[in-house]
Amino acid sequence: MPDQPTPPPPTDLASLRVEIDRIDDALHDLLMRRSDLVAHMASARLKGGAPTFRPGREALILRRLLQRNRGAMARAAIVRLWREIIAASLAQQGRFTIAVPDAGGADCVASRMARAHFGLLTPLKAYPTPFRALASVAGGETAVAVLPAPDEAEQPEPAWWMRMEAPGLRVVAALPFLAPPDARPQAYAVATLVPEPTGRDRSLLRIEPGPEHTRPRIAAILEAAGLPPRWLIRRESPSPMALAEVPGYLPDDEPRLSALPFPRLQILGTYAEPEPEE
Ligand SMILES: O=C(O)C(=O)C[C@]1(C(=O)O)C=C[C@@H](O)C=C1
Repeated sequence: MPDQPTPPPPTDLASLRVEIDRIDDALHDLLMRRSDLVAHMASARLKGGAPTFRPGREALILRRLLQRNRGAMARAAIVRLWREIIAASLAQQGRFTIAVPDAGGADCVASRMARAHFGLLTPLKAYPTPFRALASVAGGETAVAVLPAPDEAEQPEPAWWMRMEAPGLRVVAALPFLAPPDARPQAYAVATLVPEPTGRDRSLLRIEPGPEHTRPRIAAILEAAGLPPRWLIRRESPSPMALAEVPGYLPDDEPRLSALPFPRLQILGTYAEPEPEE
């Protein structure tokens, strides 16, 4: 549909406010219609038992809106508004609680990221460790765990990504969704669902390296397989393990992975690439 020419705004304050009230009513009408459709989706079981949370679909909605965004409203404000709209729609479809680790320090980032992504009203449940947060998702007590992004600093205890073993658990989103192009995610969302491709995705690979697989060697092997890592970390304790973020959507049976020479390799998850802030 061609863009309608926008009528010139009224010049006096009172008329401007009347116009804003009219627009708010129209927005509200549309929001009510949107939530009716979501209710229909839930009650008619149009999803056939599929999970309610569809992070790939959410990313596509936000990308489309950012793409068409004109005018003075900041991209961050658009994302903020729709994150709340989507959170309301998730809440409408059933219990939706987010597990976060509550040990202070870097874990606070996880709570902040969870709030920003899943909205102010979505219940967060704090667990003493990232492992307990993951266990709550695996056990169905919570829908998603939001965990701080891995770093290379050696801690005595293993990192959550080193012990993400429960079947079905996958990293399904990188947070925040709006970020500078070369920034590393600050947190990851983990759920028990198979992510859908969005056209621009990234994946997390967990690698158990052999003694000859130094960090540069792992990077070179991945690059030669067409999976150049955006970043790669390696930890030695309690046993050597590396984690790489690579471009693209990787299904469980990705053929490029079968030829790689590592003793063990696992796709921890695959998720939509974040969008630039500007
Ligand atoms: O499309 C769906 O499956 C929905 O449930 C709707 C909706 C939305 O509000 O747009 C809500 C939650 C999902 O994560 C994705 C999208």
